[in-house]
Amino acid sequence: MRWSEISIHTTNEAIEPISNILHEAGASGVVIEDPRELTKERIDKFGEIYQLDPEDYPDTGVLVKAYLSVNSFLAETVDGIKTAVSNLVAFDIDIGENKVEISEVNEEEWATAWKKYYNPVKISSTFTIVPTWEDYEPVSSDELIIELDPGMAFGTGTHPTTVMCIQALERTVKKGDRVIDVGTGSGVLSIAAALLEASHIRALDLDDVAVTAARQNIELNNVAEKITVSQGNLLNEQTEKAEVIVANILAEVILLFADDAFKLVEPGGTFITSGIIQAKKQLVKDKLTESGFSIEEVVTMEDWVAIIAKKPSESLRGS
Ligand SMILES: C[S@@+](CC[C@H](N)C(=O)[O-])C[C@H]1O[C@@H](n2cnc3c(N)ncnc32)[C@H](O)[C@@H]1O
Repeated sequence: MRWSEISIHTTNEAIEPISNILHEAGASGVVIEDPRELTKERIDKFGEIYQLDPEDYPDTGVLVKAYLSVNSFLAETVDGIKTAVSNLVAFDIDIGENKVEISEVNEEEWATAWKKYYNPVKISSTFTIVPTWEDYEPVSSDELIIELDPGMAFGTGTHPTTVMCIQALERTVKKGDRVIDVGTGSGVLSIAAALLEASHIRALDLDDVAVTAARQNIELNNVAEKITVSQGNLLNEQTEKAEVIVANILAEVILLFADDAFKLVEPGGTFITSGIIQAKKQLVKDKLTESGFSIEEVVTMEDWVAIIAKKPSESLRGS
């Protein structure tokens, strides 16, 4: 089936009635592109990462977009939508510019675009992430496979911040290490650590949806005996030490528990952090240094940063 995208440049006030008109015209799915999304405070309680492209948003007003199947009635359907939207003025609704644009959408893009993130992805020299519903034959004998079904939890394992954390774990985790994964999400970093032969991993997340998803993915990858998943706020209430702590959380959240991470990481151990945008890099580096870590490596992928910090072997600040 071919699809057409109808995009209506309008006002906030008109979103609701225009969405109704589009639904009644048989649209499948309505998308609102509101430029206020770009400046909204995004540090929500779960610290999920959002990446929005300003190119997708108008300077003023909002875009209401919907998808209509291309059939012989499309022209009439579009005319009907245009008339119904213009008639909203009679109900005292400000419809703004009311600029209507139609463009053809390639079916791949519309119906299956999301799937491209769910193909097997080789994310490092060792690791390939494979969605649970894909059949995948390892290409080489030393390849490590993480099977993942993120469900509602962050993420598919292919976000730049996750990739940088996995690559850092690959360089850091030694056989027998203990690891703490703060903000485990889908459990992907804990699974990676288990496959790298860590002896025990403590996976923590504030969000119970993430805790459930992590448990399922950990079972699926047959590493449950090595990983304890629990609901928890950062490192509060944690007392067991680890050679490696990894946290892919927002910069502001890392600042909150850098001191706790320093206490729980063994001398000579490593704190891997990501979820940091370029603008917050220095802030996190300064905080890690103030907590007693030395910055070992700063890695960048797209607009994101990961910082790998070490606790000195002979820490003067005590352990
Ligand atoms: C960006 S996701 C990272 C998920 C996964 N570790 C990865 O690398 O793909 C951040 C995760 O941190 C969790 N989180 C946010 N604030 C937290 C807190 N205060 N304590 C524990 N987990 C938290 C969120 O629920 C979310 O699952």
